Amino acid sequence: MESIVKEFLKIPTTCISDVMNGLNNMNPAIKPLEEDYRFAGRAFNVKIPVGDNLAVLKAIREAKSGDVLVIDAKGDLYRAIAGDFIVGMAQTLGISAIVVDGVIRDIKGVKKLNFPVFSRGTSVAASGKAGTGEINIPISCGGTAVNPGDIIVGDADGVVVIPQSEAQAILEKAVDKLKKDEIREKNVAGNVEAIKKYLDDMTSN
Ligand SMILES: O=C([O-])CC(=O)C(=O)O
Ligand SMILES: [Mg+2]
Repeated sequence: MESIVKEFLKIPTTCISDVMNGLNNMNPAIKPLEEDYRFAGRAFNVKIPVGDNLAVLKAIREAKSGDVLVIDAKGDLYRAIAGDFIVGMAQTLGISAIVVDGVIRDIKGVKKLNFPVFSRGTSVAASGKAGTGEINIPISCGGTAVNPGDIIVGDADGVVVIPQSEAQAILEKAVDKLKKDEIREKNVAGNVEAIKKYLDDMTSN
């Protein structure tokens, strides 16, 4: 795995979000299928018309190992864009996660794959395969712009998008924020006096 992606994998999404002032978070309705899923990788984008997932197959064919499939399914809650068959193929070809502004199906089978899938939920209905979508283009997913190659990080709290050109600067700020958060927590843990002092400092002006 590319080193900057590896570094982002160690940082909570909350921390990354904070240093971007919350501006590049996906809609919180896009959640992991299992709470302990966590991933980081480069975006390989897919844009599909509602109810048609052929472009997802095209993307799986073209994406590089380690890429994250980011799928703009326009928030559709009725037609699943993938099930255990499609997710299993993506996993076997080395894709590191699937993020969809839409829904998936075959959830028991998908859970068995133990592969990070983030979506708005599940549905019974399949998509058609007429095929008028696009791949590898800028998209909007969960209300956030995603360009091909942006770094995407997801965990129990949600999904954040790190613009490619700002990745190094954001990483440095996030590492620093994480350290400060850890020190802040350690300073007050189980310590009533330290908590009172913190609250006094914060609220007296
Ligand atoms: O085939 C599809 O379009 C969706 C599906 O059920 C699967 O991937 O298992
Ligand atoms: Mg299926």
